[in-house]
Amino acid sequence: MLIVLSGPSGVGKGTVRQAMLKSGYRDFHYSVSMTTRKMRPGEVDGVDYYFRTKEQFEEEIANGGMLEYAQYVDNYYGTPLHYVNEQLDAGQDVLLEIEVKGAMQVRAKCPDAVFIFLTPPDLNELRHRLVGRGTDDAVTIQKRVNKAVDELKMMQNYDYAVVNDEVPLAVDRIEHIIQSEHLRVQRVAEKYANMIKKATSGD
Ligand SMILES: Nc1nc2c(ncn2[C@@H]2O[C@H](COP(=O)(O)OP(=O)(O)O)[C@@H](O)[C@H]2O)c(=O)[nH]1
Ligand SMILES: Nc1ncnc2c1ncn2[C@@H]1O[C@H](COP(=O)(O)OP(=O)(O)O)[C@@H](O)[C@H]1O
Repeated sequence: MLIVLSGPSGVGKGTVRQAMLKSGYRDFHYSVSMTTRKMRPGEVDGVDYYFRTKEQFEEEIANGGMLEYAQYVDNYYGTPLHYVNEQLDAGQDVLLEIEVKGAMQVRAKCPDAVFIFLTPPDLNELRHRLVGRGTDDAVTIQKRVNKAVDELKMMQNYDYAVVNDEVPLAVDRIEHIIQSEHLRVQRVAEKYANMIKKATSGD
């Protein structure tokens, strides 16, 4: 199953993902994105992102190597296609942590994916988290908060909205969503398997 997690910058997507891994819910593979933004202190190429130049990124697009991509506050961000295909073919769940325009591209290409939007309790708290994280200057923070206003309007295009008020609660909600989606997919698969069995047995 392909799981798409979106939400404004600073809402806590990365934090929630890390907490899911720590909670023992390891049953998904995180797709490392490619970006042209500058590496932050502590980030590692190939772990947090594949950090590339604009030219390299555009070459990747031209070669058809991206599942989706978008420009977000002056930089490109995108999902390399190869890893996602490889993991899905191997029967693994794949988690994409991407912004809304990219998510809608995935929606068009993979309508069976599960789309989850993580929201902050309110915009003041979002700003507070971005300031507290300490990775962006005041101008960038303002751009990201402005962007959040538009992103929140896109929430209605998602299958689920999850409030990240407290990390353990958000983790719990997301894990429940994934588990129920698995059951739903299993039930549909069983239904079709039975239909095929009946049709081929001549009943
Ligand atoms: N479309 C798209 N968006 C991405 C991708 N990777 C990250 N993003 C989004 O780009 C935005 C900015 O990411 P980043 O600069 O790392 O800031 P952060 O998410 O606040 O740490 C966030 O909304 C990310 O979810 C990707 O592969 N594709
Ligand atoms: N539920 C929460 N309550 C308070 N602070 C949070 C919560 N979730 C995340 N944070 C903090 O908010 C900041 C942004 O989180 P981060 O995971 O980097 O967001 P994103 O990946 O969505 O940009 C971090 O400093 C993180 O510790």
